[in-house]
Amino acid sequence: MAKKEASTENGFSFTRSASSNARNGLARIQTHTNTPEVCHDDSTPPVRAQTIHDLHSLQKKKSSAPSTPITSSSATSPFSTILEEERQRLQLQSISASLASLTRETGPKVVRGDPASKVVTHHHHDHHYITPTFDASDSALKFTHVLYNLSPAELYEQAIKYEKGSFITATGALATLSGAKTGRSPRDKRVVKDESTEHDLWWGKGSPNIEMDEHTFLINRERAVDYLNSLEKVFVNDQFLNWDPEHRIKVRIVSARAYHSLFMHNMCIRPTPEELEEFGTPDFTIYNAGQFPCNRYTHHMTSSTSIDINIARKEMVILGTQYAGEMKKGLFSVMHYLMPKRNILSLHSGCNMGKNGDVALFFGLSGTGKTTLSTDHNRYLIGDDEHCWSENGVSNIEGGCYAKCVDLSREKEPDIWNAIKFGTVVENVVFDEHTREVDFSDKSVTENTRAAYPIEYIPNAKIPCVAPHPKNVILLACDAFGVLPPVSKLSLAQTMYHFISGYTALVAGTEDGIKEPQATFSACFGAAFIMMHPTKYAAMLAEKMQKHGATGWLVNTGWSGGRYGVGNRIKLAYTRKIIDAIHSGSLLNSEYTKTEVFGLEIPTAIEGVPSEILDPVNTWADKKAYQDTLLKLASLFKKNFNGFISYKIGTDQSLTEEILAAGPTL
Ligand SMILES: Nc1ncnc2c1ncn2[C@@H]1O[C@H](COP(=O)(O)OP(=O)(O)O)[C@@H](O)[C@H]1O
Ligand SMILES: C=C(OP(=O)(O)O)C(=O)O
Ligand SMILES: [Ca+2]
Ligand SMILES: [Mn+2]
Repeated sequence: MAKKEASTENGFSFTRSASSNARNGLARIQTHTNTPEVCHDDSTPPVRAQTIHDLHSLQKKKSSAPSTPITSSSATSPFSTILEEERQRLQLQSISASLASLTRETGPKVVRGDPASKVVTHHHHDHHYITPTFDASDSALKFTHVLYNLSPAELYEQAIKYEKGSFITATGALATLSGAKTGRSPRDKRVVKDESTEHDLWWGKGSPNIEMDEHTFLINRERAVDYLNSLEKVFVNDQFLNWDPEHRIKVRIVSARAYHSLFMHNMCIRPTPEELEEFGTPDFTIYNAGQFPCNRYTHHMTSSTSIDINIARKEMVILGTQYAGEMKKGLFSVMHYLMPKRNILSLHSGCNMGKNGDVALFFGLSGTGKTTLSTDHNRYLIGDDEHCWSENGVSNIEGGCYAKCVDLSREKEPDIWNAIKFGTVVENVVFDEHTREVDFSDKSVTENTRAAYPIEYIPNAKIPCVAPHPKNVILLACDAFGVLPPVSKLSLAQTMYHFISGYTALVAGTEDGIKEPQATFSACFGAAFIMMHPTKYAAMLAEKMQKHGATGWLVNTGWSGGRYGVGNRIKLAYTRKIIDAIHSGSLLNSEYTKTEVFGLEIPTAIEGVPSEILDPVNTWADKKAYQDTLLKLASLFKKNFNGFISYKIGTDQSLTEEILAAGPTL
């Protein structure tokens, strides 16, 4: 075979002969030989680097992005350089102030960038760090390196390099472990009781606010800050909460793990570079020292875990749990204080909007379907978990979603499935050690496996995440007793009754310690997060629903055909059809009958749903067992509501009486 020129377009010429063709071995590469003295590859211009170090420094382009080490500046004129330097100095000063120990004169020396990176210098002529005034302690001599608002890619690198249990999954998500705690610890959530919170907040039986005093808070704060400052580096996220620009809150999260930083990057609203430049002082700061326990000798500490909120100081301290959901839900608690103070209702609900602008809220406790049902391919997603309802309409508090992954299927929940890609944090999932394919059915680490992703990973998310006033208010309950109908239309009084009751049968996992399903009542579908008395939120909801003419619905996403262990969970496909009928308005005007005991209005037919399941009695083989279970659940409702009968809801006494009468009758 004659020599043949295979390709010249890139400067190479391949010469193939019979003895060296693709089959028998590698083609011999012949370079042009116009300069016979030196034999070099001149096919592309030579690299503009003299050394390997030069070469590596060429790889990264300087940018003005927040994560870039301080030595780079996008400024072009000397004047703007000074402004930029001044801004960066103020920013470091603010971070140093956040990290200040209260028993020392000043905050730690902080410097931006990874200590392992060459770009960071500690020379005195480098004015990009903050020097504290003299303090005779070793901790004052060291630098705290601040990794400030890193990008997901940078956080991946940090996690994989430094945090055991961090891996890239087959679809590009970051798999992490949250450590010993794989769910929230509501019994370890404490709130400082001072002159103002003593009157404002809900304390005592049923309240999620376990009291602590200011002094103990400061002890825990000091413990967290000293721990964080003892580290070589900390992560700092400056972000926002609430898409309503009028009521946006600036939050700072100081943490020790890239996992925590990426989680909050996804879950809070991400500032633009311009917004970050003007960030200034945060409205609220989290100190997450989750790897470090609290000291059991400290007053009030009943375990090695404590999540402490101090409203007056605008701070939260996390010790002894690395479960990232504590940060998200801790901030939600804070919003449950801040927003009602501004006459805005904070809601533990998902929210979506139809093409015609009809808005639905999805209330429900953990695992009842807020995330699953608000993520709907035919509707715009506003948010999956935390919202505000103000005079302006609804706004999402967060910038991301936190979906349960247990038994996640591509067919049933395609949007969530597809959101698990680069940038997403998947917690406590099990994957194939070689292919890194996640097995969502594997509960070896925990039932409560989770994915945290930015909201724009859902294709039909509406950005900005705000919507008009809701038309439908859907209360989700996962009824393990299997006696609540798949859907009921509620009167306003019934809506309030069920909102205050906040019933579900907790499915194992999200709250640490709960292993078996059990009936749970959680006021406002979020007693773990509300800060004031439930009647405060209930009155606001009633007022808003009345004013905007919203209809209430009770949807059971739990059992049918018998209680847990006997029947089965209602098919998600059926629940989706029910929700579709609510959204379209067709269910509002369909034919209804009234159930006994709970007095719920149930439809006789819904398109796409077998009619016989609409009344649960039909699905139970054992009718006596059905009746007994129904009465048992009703008595649990009554017993729970006894705690509220002496309260007035809003200013309207007749509404209070109607609400009391809207519960089950035995
Ligand atoms: N009929 C149903 N309706 C809603 N969710 C269902 C249903 N059947 C099973 N599920 C599952 O229940 C879980 C609901 O969890 P999720 O939507 O994350 O709840 P929340 O956001 O309220 O905590 C998901 O894992 C979902 O796949
Ligand atoms: C993060 C949580 O939210 P949810 O389970 O409601 O999605 C939680 O309850 O810990
Ligand atoms: Ca929840
Ligand atoms: Mn959810």
